[in-house]
Amino acid sequence: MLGNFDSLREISRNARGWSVGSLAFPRARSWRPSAVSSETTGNIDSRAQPRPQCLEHNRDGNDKKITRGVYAQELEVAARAVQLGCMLAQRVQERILRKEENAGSKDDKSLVTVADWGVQAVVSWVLSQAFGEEVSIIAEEDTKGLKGMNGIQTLQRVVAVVNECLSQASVVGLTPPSRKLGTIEVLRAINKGNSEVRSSRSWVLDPVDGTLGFVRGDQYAIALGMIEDGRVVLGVLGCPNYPMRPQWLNYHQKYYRLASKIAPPPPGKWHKGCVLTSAKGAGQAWMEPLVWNSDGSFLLNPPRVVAVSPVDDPAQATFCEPVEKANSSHSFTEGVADSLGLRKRPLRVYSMAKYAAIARGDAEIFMKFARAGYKEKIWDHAAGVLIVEEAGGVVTDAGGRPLDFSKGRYLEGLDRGIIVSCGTGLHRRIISAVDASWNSSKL
Ligand SMILES: Nc1ncnc2c1ncn2[C@@H]1O[C@H](COP(=O)(O)OS(=O)(=O)O)[C@@H](OP(=O)(O)O)[C@H]1O
Ligand SMILES: [Mg+2]
Ligand SMILES: [Mg+2]
Ligand SMILES: [Mg+2]
Repeated sequence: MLGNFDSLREISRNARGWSVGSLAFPRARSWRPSAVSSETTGNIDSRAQPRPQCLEHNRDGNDKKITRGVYAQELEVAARAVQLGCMLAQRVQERILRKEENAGSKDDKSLVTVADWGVQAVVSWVLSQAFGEEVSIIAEEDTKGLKGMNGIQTLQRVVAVVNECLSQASVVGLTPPSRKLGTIEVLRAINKGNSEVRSSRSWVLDPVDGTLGFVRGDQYAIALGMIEDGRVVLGVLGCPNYPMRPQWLNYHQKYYRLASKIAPPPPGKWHKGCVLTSAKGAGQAWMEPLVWNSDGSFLLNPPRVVAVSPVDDPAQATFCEPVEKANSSHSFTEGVADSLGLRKRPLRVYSMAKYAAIARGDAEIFMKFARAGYKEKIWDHAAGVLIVEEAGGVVTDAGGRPLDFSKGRYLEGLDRGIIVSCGTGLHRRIISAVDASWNSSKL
């Protein structure tokens, strides 16, 4: 048995919907499958797939379909929390691009924005409503940057965007709070992300992964995983800018700028954005395309099964990696790619959208080799690893061992770097190529 609902409050249903803890899920509006045609869905199974019984939920309005299967309610809550986060982040990104909002930097000089704090507050609030105040969340952000004279102004903008977003919670099937959250409540929600690591169950959140891509109007992700007894058992990956056509991943923000000048995407048509979900043991991963409205909200579409690419010939494989050399050695991976026989140019993409690309079958390989001494954080990988594995892919360190999510905030004991691929045959070849290149590298 992979999990149970002991820690969940009673799930109650009534004529208006159902609830988990104090979080009410109204009867969902019906799906609008016509918004995504089979030609626009990229490399996915174009037939809308029913979720297996353990993941069935009330989106068709049929309460009888709710089952107490493994992680069903957790996945439902997590998906809605991430969807709400996508809405908040996308609004902030548009404000940044219009220069109405800007990014700040943390003590370690990395970027942080109103969206990083806002998404953390919203997701934390939703999880606490569903699973109680005692819920354990390990998340990237803290509230240090929201103190002092400068911080107070930023905090006001965070509180405003959180309330703006929560007031529209019904878009993702959640009941909005009865009144606006106050500053203290927002700070408390953000700080909940600094929970002590628990051995039993913790949520792991990267509210905005790829903040650099985010402020540049490019790819970013909202990543929520759940760890139980040291293993990732649930993953939700929101990629609000993931393009309908995978080749557009290459365009970075230029595509969006160009596209918005030439022809705005028709309303009600899918052109970008998806949320990927899966749970341990499901043997499948799903993608829900987001269809954006002009007011910054979106329509959700039925989940569709995604699967990794069947390609195992390196000459045919697409390899992706971080955009910034500082985050992963491009020269090292170039050597690996060479000895492996990869022919295509690397696809450099910000954020965990790289995991999404592998899970969707849009790329075959993702490698990250950070500089010596850098410790990878669990929130940068948890959701992506689970989704790729359930979609049929493989994720290990360069020694071929699974990533260890049992040791707290960092991936302790990581051997050199992270390798993600679409299958075991290709994976073995990559590991051999890494070994061959390692001794001559300067990492
Ligand atoms: N020096 C160094 N080495 C390796 N990794 C680092 C480093 N510094 C930061 N980070 C983490 O990288 C996360 C962003 O990864 P990306 O794949 O988006 O990188 S890139 O911007 O495309 O280069 C980024 O996540 P976010 O902070 O959520 O954006 C960091 O957790
Ligand atoms: Mg960061
Ligand atoms: Mg990150
Ligand atoms: Mg982040």
